[in-house]
Formats: sequence, structure tokens, C-alpha cells
Amino acid sequence: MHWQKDAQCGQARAGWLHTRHGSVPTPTFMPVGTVGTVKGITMDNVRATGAGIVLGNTYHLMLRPTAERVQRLGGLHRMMDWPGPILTDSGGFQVMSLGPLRKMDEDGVTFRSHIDGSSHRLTPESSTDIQYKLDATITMAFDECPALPATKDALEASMERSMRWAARSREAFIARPGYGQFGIVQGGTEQDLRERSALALRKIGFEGYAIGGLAVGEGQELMFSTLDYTTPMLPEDQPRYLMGVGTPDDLLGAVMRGCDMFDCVMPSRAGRTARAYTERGTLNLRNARFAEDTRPISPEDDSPMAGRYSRAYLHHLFRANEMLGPMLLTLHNLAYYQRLMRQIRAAIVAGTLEQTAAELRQNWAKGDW
Ligand SMILES: Nc1nc2cc3nc(NCCc4ccc(CCO)cc4)[nH]c3cc2c(=O)[nH]1
Repeated sequence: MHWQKDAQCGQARAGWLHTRHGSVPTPTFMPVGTVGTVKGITMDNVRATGAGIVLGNTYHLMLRPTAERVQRLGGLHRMMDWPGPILTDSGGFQVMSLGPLRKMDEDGVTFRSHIDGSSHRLTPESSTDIQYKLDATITMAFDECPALPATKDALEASMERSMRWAARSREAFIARPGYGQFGIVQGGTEQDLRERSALALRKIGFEGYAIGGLAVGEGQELMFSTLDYTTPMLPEDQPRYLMGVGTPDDLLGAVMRGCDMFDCVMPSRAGRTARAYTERGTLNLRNARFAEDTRPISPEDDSPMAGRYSRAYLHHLFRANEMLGPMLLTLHNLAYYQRLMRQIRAAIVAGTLEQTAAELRQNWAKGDW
């Protein structure tokens, strides 16, 4: 796969990601489809929100239904009826944050399944092979995401291991036209470690570069300051993917610091807990004040449900614990994230990103309309 840059505005870039499964405009937000589904909505509806590329997880899919079964079912695209590109995370982060009882050594990680306690192992080679069996359009290198806070020595040792694992992941990767593999920059919030990591990955050579080790509780200020010096270390002509990010304000700030791709569970997880994302900040639709509010959730909603359901109806559905509540609000939130990315991209192309950023931040601060 390859990425072309169309426009630049400050550090922000607007471009196109061309892959075996279609082309996607960047900056782009990837809905999270952890176990082969964006929870509660069909992939037709995911497409209708404007999403171009979705994320899957090696950790979850290797446990259930297993990569071998997905392969026998024709790969993730066919199984989940999603013809567009799929990026799969490599499993390291999920093992560290999900799998109970795990043991890490130089070769890889041994862990117990959070589903049935069975023992499993992930190495750079096995993670890369699993992602091949899933037919992932974009494969992530197998890395270790250290928990923060961590000592500089611990961060250094972890980053150096991740770089050795990146080389092994690249070695195991089967190159095919339209497919790609991303290296993941580590090093915590230490500039010299980030520099060494970026240079090590560029020496190996990947189709794109992710910035890992962030969105782990360091806070927005430290995340942004880390981006300020990390994105310029990465190749100008290749995509940059900030893993696990984030809120609308995070996305805006990270695009302005040179990031092109994002994924986060927030909009979909919030959709299941009655939290609506809008141009004016978030709303808790379980709140009694919405019981007879006949207005739509967002004034500028362009999702498949635009203008058809009131806040009062969503309030009722969540109070009644009806399935349709999370389904409709997940759609709404993902459509808002896609609308936001389109607005930001248009501003980069028009050269008005500073102005647009100020307007977006003003509206988020305004609160409900
Ligand atoms: N391979 C790899 N994958 C990652 C995934 C990540 N995801 C995050 N952050 C997600 C944090 C996150 C978790 C939950 C919620 C919902 C809260 O309501 C929001 C954000 N940071 C991450 C870092 C890495 C990383 O270095 N390497």
C-alpha cells in the first residue's frame, strides 16, 4: 500500500491511503471492530457513517474464533462483510492490558485467555502469521507497550526489545501489492528514546509508522509534547498512526502535530453507555432533562439516523435498556467522528486549519444548544 500527500497546513497533512481493499482519505478515524464486529451495528451502517477503514485485534481473534477458522471462512473481510481496508493490532498491548497472568521473555509473551483461561503464546513471528491468516490489509509489528509511569531504564529496555521484535516482525511479514506493515515507535515520553526508536524502525523500513506507548494515562499535554518532537522524526511521505486516540479534541491536536490515522473505542463504547458526542461536547442521554427534548441529538447530524430520532426517544430507549439505544447512538457517535475528520481535512486543504480549530474548540466548550 502507499500514501499520497495532497495538502499540508502547518504540520497537518491531507492525503490518500491506497490499499488492496480500496483508498481512504486521511486524516482518518478507524472504528474499532475488535472481534470482527463494530459492536451493535452492521458494516453497511459503518460505511454509511463515512468510515473507510476499520480496526481488528489479533489478541481477541486468535482466542475466538482463532485465526485458522477466520482463514477457513475466507478471511476477515469476507467473514464480516467489510470490503474496505482492515488494520489489525498485533496483540502486545491487549495482552498487557487484558490477559490475566502473562509472562514476557525475549522471545515473546505467554498468557492465559481472558475467555477460558487456556494458555497461549504470542511472538513477533506468530503475531505476524496470525495477521496474515486474518488477511489484514495493514499488519502491525509486535511490540511491547510499557505501562506509565516507568523509569527511564525500564522504558529504554522495553523500547530496545520492541525494536528487536520489530525486525523479527518485518522478517516474518509476507509482502504483497496493496498490503503493508507498520512499525510502532516506542520510548515513552523520553525524547532521546523516541529518536532512537524512530531511527531503528526507519532502518528496517515499513509502509507506515505508528506512535505507540501513548494514550496510556499520560494526559493530553504530555501526549502532545511527545508528538511535537516524534512526528518530525518520521518520513514525510508515509502515514503516521497514533494508536488508541482519542477524544475529538485529542484528534484535532494530533492532526495538527502531523498524525494521519487514529483508532479509539470511545465513540462506540460511549454509544453503549448513553453518552452522545456532538459539536457542542458530550451529552448523557440518560439524564432526565432529555425526557421530552424533541430535538435531534446534534444539529448537524448527517448519520443514517439523522433527523429521525429525538433525544427523548434515545432517553427512553436507554432508560428501558432497549437494544436499539446503543445501536442508534453508536451510529450517531461514529458519524460525528467521521464528520469531524472530514471538516478537519477540508480545512487542511483550504489552508484554514487554525481558524477551524478555534471554531471547533469554541463549540465544544459551548455545551448543549
Ligand atoms: N500494538 C500497540 N497497540 C497499542 C494500542 C493502544 N491503545 C492505547 N490507548 C487506548 C486507551 C483507551 C482505552 C479505553 C478507552 C475507553 C475509555 O472509556 C479509551 C482509550 N494506547 C495504545 C498503545 C499501543 C501500543 O503501544 N502498541
